[in-house]
Amino acid sequence: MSSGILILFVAALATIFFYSRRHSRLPLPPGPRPKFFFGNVHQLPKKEPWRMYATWAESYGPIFSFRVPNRQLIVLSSLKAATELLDSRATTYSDRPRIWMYTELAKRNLSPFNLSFTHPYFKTYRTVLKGSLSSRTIQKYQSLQTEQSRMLLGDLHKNPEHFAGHIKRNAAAVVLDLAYGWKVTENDDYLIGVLQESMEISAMLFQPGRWFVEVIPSLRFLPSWFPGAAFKRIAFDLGQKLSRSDTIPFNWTKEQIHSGSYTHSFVSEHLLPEDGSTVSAQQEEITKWCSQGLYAGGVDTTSSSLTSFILAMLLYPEVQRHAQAEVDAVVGQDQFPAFEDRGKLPYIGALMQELLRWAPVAPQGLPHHAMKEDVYEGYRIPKGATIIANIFSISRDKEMYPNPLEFRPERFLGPSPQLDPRKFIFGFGRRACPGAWLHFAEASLYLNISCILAAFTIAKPLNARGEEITPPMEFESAGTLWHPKPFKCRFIPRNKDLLATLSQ
Ligand code: HEM
Repeated sequence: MSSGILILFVAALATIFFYSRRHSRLPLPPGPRPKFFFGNVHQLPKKEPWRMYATWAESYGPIFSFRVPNRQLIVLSSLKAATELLDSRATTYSDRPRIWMYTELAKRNLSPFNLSFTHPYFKTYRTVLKGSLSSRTIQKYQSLQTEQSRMLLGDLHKNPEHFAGHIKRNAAAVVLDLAYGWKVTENDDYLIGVLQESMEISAMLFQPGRWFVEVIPSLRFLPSWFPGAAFKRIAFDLGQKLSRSDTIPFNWTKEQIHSGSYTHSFVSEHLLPEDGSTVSAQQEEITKWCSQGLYAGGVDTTSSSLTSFILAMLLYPEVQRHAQAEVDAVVGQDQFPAFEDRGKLPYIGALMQELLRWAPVAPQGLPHHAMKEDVYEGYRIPKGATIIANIFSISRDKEMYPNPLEFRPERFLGPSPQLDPRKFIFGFGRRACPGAWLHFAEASLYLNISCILAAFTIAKPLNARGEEITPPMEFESAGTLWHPKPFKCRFIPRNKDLLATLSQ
């Protein structure tokens, strides 16, 4: 080796050493003082952790860190930090952290939410999911959405006190039809039952602090019969139950296809390609998991937003009047709004933006995972850290949204509208929600919101003396999602003739 090459080699080694030392000397982002071994577990609430993160952000700034056993967490509380890291450096931050109970022991590693960024299926999933929810494809599902929206209006009319259940059923029925061609005809639908059970099991497997294997991952190598390894048997059993949620609806659609009597759906489209080509076992597996992702991602999110809409209309009657006046002026009072009217209803558009901001469905999104060490604003972000974008804090940023707790669609109208919340509400980087933007979720929300406003005035409930009472603006968490606490309201028909058309 010539001396020149040797010098270059030594210089390169010295540079690598210098930078690695420099990086490791950099501090972690500031944060609450951790306790030995348990870190900050004692400070974390069981519910709505995003509120605690927002409080910590006030003390420690838009990027802070804390620790739980075996996990370093970094929380990004400003749009700038979230986009600069998760969007601009997406190749570093688009993996998901491993949840040992769920991902490995219950064998859910192929679920679209948890699939590793480095898995060979990853790109195909994104393409398949995005393609199935693009604005062009979504048009195919408009008649289905319209049919289900009419059914929802009828249910609200006949049985208004169960409005939250009707909304949930509407969201589930649309997604089951879209994904599998399955028609929901009864309230206690079989498939909805199977899939809801799987959502509850998943929440149990994800529950922070419940499973010791998350603290000491090497415990997963214990044989299942070993004393103290009951968690492995539990994970196995729950994994088996969970797999029912992928296989039962998927196999049902396959049987329908084989029998020759099927309706068009996401699954049928992928199992019967237009060019007549044969579908490989791998493509079939991808279709199965993606269809499960549609249900898991699409039901509780859209139903939570629509329930928040009802609450917002109760709390802000002047917004409701304004929106109804727009619908009446543009559509008239003798018909329901349709998809074609959407562009002519700017106030409804602004109301939807405000709804997504005011009641963010996934206030802390889903966690991302740092695939290598990184440096940001002078702080070290260690390889393996879990990164949380606190969408809740961003949606309440007073600089971007003055009086953030007020529901004011006007923010998004006029010559200088405030920032469109769709820039962050659907998450970041290569993990951003594939149902995002003006497509499926928004199309469903638009149709239901505008039709409910045309059909009813949503009014506050009455007390025993017949006086209106105002429900509090209270939300609760269900895993990573957020929805209003149960509340009462009245649906007062605005136009009996219009409602009569529902039963024709
Ligand atoms: C109001 C409606 C919705 C909101 C606010 C929402 C929000 C989100 C957020 C914040 C994420 C995590 C993004 C990240 O990790 O940075 C996500 C992921 C996801 N969403 Fe949605 N979502 C909505 C509706 C839907 C719908 C309708 C579907 C499908 C029918 C869907 C399917 C998914 C899937 C499959 C993922 C996982 C993507 C991945 O990990 O690669 N979502 N969503």
